[in-house]
Amino acid sequence: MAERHEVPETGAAAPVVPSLRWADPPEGPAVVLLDQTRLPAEETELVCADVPQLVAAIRALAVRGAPLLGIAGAYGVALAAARGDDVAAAAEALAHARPTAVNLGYGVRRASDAHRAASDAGAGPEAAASAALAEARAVHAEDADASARMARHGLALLGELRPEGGHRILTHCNTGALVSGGEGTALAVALAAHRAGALRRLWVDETRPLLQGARLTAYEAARAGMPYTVLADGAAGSLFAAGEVDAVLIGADRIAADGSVANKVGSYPLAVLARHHRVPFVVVAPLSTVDPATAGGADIVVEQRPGREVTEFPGALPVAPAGAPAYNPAFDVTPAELVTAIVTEAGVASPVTRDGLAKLCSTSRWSTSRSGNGMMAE
Ligand SMILES: CSC[C@H]1O[C@H](OP(=O)(O)O)[C@H](O)[C@@H]1O
Repeated sequence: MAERHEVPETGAAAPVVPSLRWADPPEGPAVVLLDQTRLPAEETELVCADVPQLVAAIRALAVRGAPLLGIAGAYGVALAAARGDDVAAAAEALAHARPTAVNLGYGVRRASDAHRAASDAGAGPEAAASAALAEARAVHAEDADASARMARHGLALLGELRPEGGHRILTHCNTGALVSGGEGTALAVALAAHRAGALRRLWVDETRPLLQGARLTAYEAARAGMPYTVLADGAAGSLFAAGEVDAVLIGADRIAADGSVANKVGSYPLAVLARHHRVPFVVVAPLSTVDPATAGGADIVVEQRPGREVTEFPGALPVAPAGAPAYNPAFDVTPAELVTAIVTEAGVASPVTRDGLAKLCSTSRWSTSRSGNGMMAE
């Protein structure tokens, strides 16, 4: 396993270190991650000096979140090329490290295509490796730009709701700077509302079983000075019933052509609650999360994770009898008819229709994919 570097706490508003960075020689080549399994207690870097170490980090959610998985996948291909490893084998291992977030395949494909194009054009191994790294950096930069655009589009959408005293936003899982080249997706919109003085409360679902909300969204909200409150996932219903939620903002891992949205497990129940209580349910995701080659929600592969994530807390007493069978889907799928709007860097689709999504995707220089693993160059 890669060595860990302790990073001193500075108390800064943002994480001390970026969620992911490329390390050049003499330190590298390596993909260096802010290990999200250690947050919020420790801000430690995880140095992935080869692709097997990066694949293990992806599977363990040391690096996570759809947009960041795309960035990690791209840098992983660049790492294999820089090491002189088998790039095709590395790309295959990376693309299949987690099945639901389409961004992972998208990022791997971007860097792989750049490497192949350079090689086909007669470039030697070093030049082809440089081409893959340049494409990974482009994927990284494009995600940062997409994050800023989504924040603007999302804030404008919230502005149309105009609740007295500011927005009370409920969010699920973690969708901030920790999962992005920029400030995130849904949480970037909430942060923009906060900066505009229009955020009254951020309700943070703890998000069992891995607690991305309580551990990571609370960590980011606290550092940004946002008015936030953590809650048990099961408490969300009573907030809706009390009229304490003005909008739900969540991210996505894969959006099918029909507008079905795969996102962290627990998202679908929030969509049902939102519909029952007539609260807008808004998905915020970059176009790299839209997969026109996946026809509908039933076609989305939902990652099933080990049951021990439900029955055990690392370092604590088990929360269930030894050997208790557990059901642990990492995601669920919300049908388009329960989604009020999808906010992307290219604009907002509302209502969510196949044609509306296709129109947003047509604004991207990446057209539909060939095999459901993300959007492709034309
Ligand atoms: C904007 S991140 C998208 C998405 O990724 C998270 O899943 P995980 O923590 O398992 O990587 C969650 O579903 C977020 O909404």
